[in-house]
Amino acid sequence: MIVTLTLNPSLDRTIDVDRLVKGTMTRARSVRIDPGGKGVNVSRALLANRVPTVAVVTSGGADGEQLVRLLEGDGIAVHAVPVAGRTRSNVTIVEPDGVVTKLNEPGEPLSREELDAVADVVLDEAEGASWAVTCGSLPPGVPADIYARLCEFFTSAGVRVAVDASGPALLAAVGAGPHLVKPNRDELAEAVGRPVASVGDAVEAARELRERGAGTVLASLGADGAVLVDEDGVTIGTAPVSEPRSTVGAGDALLAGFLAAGARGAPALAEGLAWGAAAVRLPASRMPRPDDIRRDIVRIDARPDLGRSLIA
Ligand SMILES: Nc1ncnc2c1ncn2[C@@H]1O[C@H](COP(=O)(O)OP(=O)(O)OP(=O)(O)O)[C@@H](O)[C@H]1O
Ligand SMILES: O=P(O)(O)OC[C@@]1(O)O[C@H](CO)[C@@H](O)[C@@H]1O
Repeated sequence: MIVTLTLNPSLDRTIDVDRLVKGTMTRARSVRIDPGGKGVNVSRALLANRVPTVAVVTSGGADGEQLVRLLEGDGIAVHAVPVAGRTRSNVTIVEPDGVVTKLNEPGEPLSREELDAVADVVLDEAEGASWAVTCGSLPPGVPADIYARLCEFFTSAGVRVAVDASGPALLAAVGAGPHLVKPNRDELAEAVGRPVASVGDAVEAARELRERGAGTVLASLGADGAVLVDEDGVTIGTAPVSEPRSTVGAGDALLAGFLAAGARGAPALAEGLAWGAAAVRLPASRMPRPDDIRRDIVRIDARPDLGRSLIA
């Protein structure tokens, strides 16, 4: 069982337009609404591949109710903690050439009591779980060390912890010794305070996060694939997609596939890459099902070129 926590979930609205011109009125061609937030997507991907999971989310207002209805409609076991603030809506605008513009709301503050209630629920749900996955941005006012504190609780309960966060929340979590962190290229660069312009830069930055406390670093590099640095060493792979449709949620699919495959070494990296590439071939933040996943496109580089520049 893999438990996910999304403190700042969203209703993801994906709007297709012919062309987006800043400062003008644009008529949408179609709108699609998905339950969203990084932990929510990890649970959606796991369930789509028959891996048992529970999604713990906050839920506020009509949009929070809709989020829970959508998740339950998909058959996801969801434990929603009611909160006073409205659940946010994040908007993705997609143009026919595949260019994606994303606008994420900050979310509404959580009170101290609400945060304590969420912590109680997720610690309870995680009892006996193989992984607790804490993901995404924090609502305003939530202390940046929340993932670090949860990590200490989960670890002392014998539950492995994966963190997908950015900025101060990622830095604090790394110091708490999580089993796994999944930064993307920008998050990795921010965490180490220097640019990540090549595969070698990504490897060095991932090593640094391990030195600071993370057990395994799975660094996602968009179209350049991913770098895994764990106790066994460095593994690098790619899974090219010739016509990407939507990259939204690809990092969540990568993480879900990696965990589903045992979270260790080249086999898990290859599975994560296959799930990430499958997500990129699907519209909006649709998570891949078994039929969408092609393992034959994955390449694990036996002799990686560390000098390879990353796509700008
Ligand atoms: N254009 C692409 N072509 C092929 N694979 C891609 C592409 N973009 C993303 N991927 C796959 O998805 C994984 C995650 O992508 P990325 O590094 O952009 O994650 P992310 O920023 O965390 O994404 P998100 O926050 O939207 O879930 C990559 O490691 C790769 O496997
Ligand atoms: O604002 P955050 O929490 O950083 O990211 C939220 C989000 O962009 O992440 C998911 C894709 O990874 C989407 O479902 C959701 O809208």
